[in-house]
Amino acid sequence: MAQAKHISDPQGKKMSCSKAGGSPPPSVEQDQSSNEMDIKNICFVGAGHVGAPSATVLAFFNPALHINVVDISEALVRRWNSNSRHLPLNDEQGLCDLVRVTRDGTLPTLLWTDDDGAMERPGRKPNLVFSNDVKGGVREADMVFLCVETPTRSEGEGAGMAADTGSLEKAVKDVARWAKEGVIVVLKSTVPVGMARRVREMISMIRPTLSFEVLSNPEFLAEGEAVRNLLEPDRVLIGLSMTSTGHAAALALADIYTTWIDQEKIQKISNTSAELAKLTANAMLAQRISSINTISAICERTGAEIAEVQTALGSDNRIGAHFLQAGIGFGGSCFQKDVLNLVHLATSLDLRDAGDYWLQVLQINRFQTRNFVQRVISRLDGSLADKKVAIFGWTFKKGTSDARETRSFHVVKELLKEPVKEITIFDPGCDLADIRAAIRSPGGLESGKSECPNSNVTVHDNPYSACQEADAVLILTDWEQFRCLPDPERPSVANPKDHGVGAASSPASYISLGHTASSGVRSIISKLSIRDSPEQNDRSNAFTNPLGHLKPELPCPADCRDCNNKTSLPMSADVQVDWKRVSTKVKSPGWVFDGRNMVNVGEMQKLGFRVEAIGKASVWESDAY
Ligand SMILES: NC(=O)c1ccc[n+]([C@@H]2O[C@H](COP(=O)([O-])OP(=O)(O)OC[C@H]3O[C@@H](n4cnc5c(N)ncnc54)[C@H](O)[C@@H]3O)[C@@H](O)[C@H]2O)c1
Ligand SMILES: O=c1ccn([C@@H]2O[C@H](COP(=O)(O)OP(=O)(O)O[C@H]3O[C@H](CO)[C@@H](O)[C@H](O)[C@H]3O)[C@@H](O)[C@H]2O)c(=O)[nH]1
Repeated sequence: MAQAKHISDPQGKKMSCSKAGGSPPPSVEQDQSSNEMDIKNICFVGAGHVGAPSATVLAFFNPALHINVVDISEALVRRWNSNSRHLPLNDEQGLCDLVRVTRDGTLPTLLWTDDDGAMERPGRKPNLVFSNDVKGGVREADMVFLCVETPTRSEGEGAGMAADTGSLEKAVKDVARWAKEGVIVVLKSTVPVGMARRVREMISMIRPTLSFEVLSNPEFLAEGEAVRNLLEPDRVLIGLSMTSTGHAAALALADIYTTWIDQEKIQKISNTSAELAKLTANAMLAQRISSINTISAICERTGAEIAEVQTALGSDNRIGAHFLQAGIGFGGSCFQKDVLNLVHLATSLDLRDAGDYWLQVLQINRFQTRNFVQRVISRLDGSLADKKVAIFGWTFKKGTSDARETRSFHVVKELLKEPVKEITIFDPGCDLADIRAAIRSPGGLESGKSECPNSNVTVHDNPYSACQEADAVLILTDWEQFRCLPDPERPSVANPKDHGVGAASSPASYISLGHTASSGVRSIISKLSIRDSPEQNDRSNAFTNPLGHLKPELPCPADCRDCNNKTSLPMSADVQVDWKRVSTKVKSPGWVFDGRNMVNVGEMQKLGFRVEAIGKASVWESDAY
C-alpha cells in the first residue's frame, strides 16, 4: 500500500465528519481551518469518459494515494487492464502513458546532471487499479467520486427532459451500504440541481448511523481534450454544505487538487451553486453556438460572410472568440441533455419563460441541421431520387471516436426522409462497427428505411470508396483530415489501412504527436518537465518524465478477446483527404457541402468542385433557396 497522504490544516487540530442527521453548526463563518481528514484511499465509480481520465490524472499527481476505479462493465474494465493497444479512450492524447505509469508503476532510470554526472531516479509503485469490484472499492475508500452517466430520462415523469439519475442512485445505494465511517462522497457526474441534498437524504435513510459528507465537484473536461483540461482546468468547483464538516471535506478534496492545480483556481461554493453552474456553463456554450448559427443562416441569404462576422465578434474582448464556430449544430452527450435539464428545472419552478428561452437553443440546433439539408436538396435539383450522397464525418466533433448525439446522425435521418438512392458514411476516427451499430440501433437510421424502402446506407473505411460516383459530398465533422489546404507537400492517403489502430497510443506516436498541432500533448510534456525541478518534486512527490520509465508491456495472450474484437480506425490523424483524388471519383459538377467550414473554397474550385459552405451565400445560384 502506498504511503499515507496526510492532509492537515495549518493549526493541526482534528475533526471528524458529523453524522448526516446531526444538527449543523450555527454559522458558516466558524473555524474552517480546524479540520483534518486522513485521505489514503480513493474510489472512482464509473470508468468512462470522465471517471477514468480523472482518476488517472489524480493518481499521477498523488502517488501516495491508492486509487480504485470500479465499473459494472466487465468489457470496459478488461480493456483498462489490457495491453495499451486495447486501452479505451485512446484518442485522448497522453492518457495511455499516464495509465501505464500509474497502473503499472515505472522503472528506475538514470538522469544526467548538469556536471555530466548521473543520478538514479527511483521507480514508482503502481497506485491505480481498475476492477469490477464496486463493493471492495467503495468499502476501502476514504473518498468516493461518482462518475456515472446521467442521460436524459427516456420514460416516466420528466421523460425527454429531466436527467435519468438511475445509475447514480444505484451507485449512491452502494455507497450507503458499503462505505466506511467518515466517507466523503464527491459528485462528479453532471446532476440535477438539488442532487447533493437528495444523495445526503438517501444515504441517511439507508444507513442512518453513517458519518459522511457530500461534495459537488462537476467536471468541465471536453472529449478529445480530457488530459489537457484535467491538467489545466480553468477552475475547479467544490460545492459543499456550509457546515464545519462540509468545509473539512472540501479542504481535503482541495488539498488533493492542489498537488497540481493552483489554489486560486479552486472555488468553494455551495452544493446548489456548483450544480447550477455546471448546467449553466454547458447551456451558455450551447447558446453561443445556436446564436452564431442563426447568424450564419442570415449570412447565407444576405451575402455577409460568417467567417468575417466571427472575426469581428471574436475580437471584442467582451464577447471573446471561443465557441463562435458556425456549423450544422452542436452534438455530443452533454449539451442537449444539460440544456434540457435546465429547461426542466426552470419549468418545474414555474419559470416558464426562462425555460422557453433555453429551449430555443435546442430548437435552433435542429433548425440549423434542417436548413443545411434543405440547402443540399435544393442544389441537387430539389430531389435526391437517384442521388448518391457521401457523408464525411460521423463523430460529434474532431479528435474523438465518440458519436453520441452526433449531428451527422440527424443529417442522415433528414436525408432519408427523401427518396435518396444511396448514402455512404466515412469517418477517420470512429470505429466502423460503432457507426453500423448506430444505424441499426432502435430508432436508428434503418427506422427511416420504412419511409424510404430503397435507401441504402453503407459505412466505408476510406473516403475514396465512399465518394465513388457520389452526387455530393457532405462534410459534417471538423476533422483536420478534411481540410483542403494549398500545400502540395501534404501527404495523402495511399492506403488508409496502413495507418491503423493504436497509432495514437504507442509511446513512439506520443512523441511524434508532440510536434503536430496537439496542444494537449505539448501541455503534458511541458507540465512534466516543469515537475523535474526539485522544488516541484518535493511539493507533491509526483513522478516525472514517464517516457523514460515505462515498463515494457507483455504481449497479448493468444486468446486475447480484444485482439479478436479489433476495432478499425481507418486513417491516422496526420493524413489528409486527397481532394484531387476525390475530384476524380465524384460525379460532375462535384458538389461539396461544407457543414463545418473546413475546406478552402478557392482551392476546391481549382480542383473543379462546387462548394456550398455554412454561412456563405451560394455563388452558383443567385436566388435564395
Ligand atoms: N463525457 C464528457 O465529456 C463529460 C464531461 C463532463 C461531465 N460529464 C458528465 O459526467 C458523467 C459521466 O459521463 P461519461 O461521459 O463519463 O459517461 P460514460 O458513459 O462514458 O461512463 C459512465 C460509466 O459508469 C459506469 N456505471 C454506471 N453505473 C454504475 C454503477 N452503479 N457502478 C459502477 N459503474 C457504473 C458505466 O458502466 C460507464 O462505464 C455524466 O453525468 C456526464 O454528464 C461528461
Ligand atoms: O464553436 C463551436 C464549438 C463547438 N461546436 C460543437 O459543439 C459540440 C460540443 O463541443 P465541445 O464542447 O468541444 O465538446 P464536449 O466534449 O461535448 O464538451 C462539452 O460538454 C462537456 C460535458 O459536460 C463539458 O464538460 C465541456 O466543458 C463542454 O465543452 C460539438 O458538436 C462541436 O462540433 C460548434 O458547433 N461550434
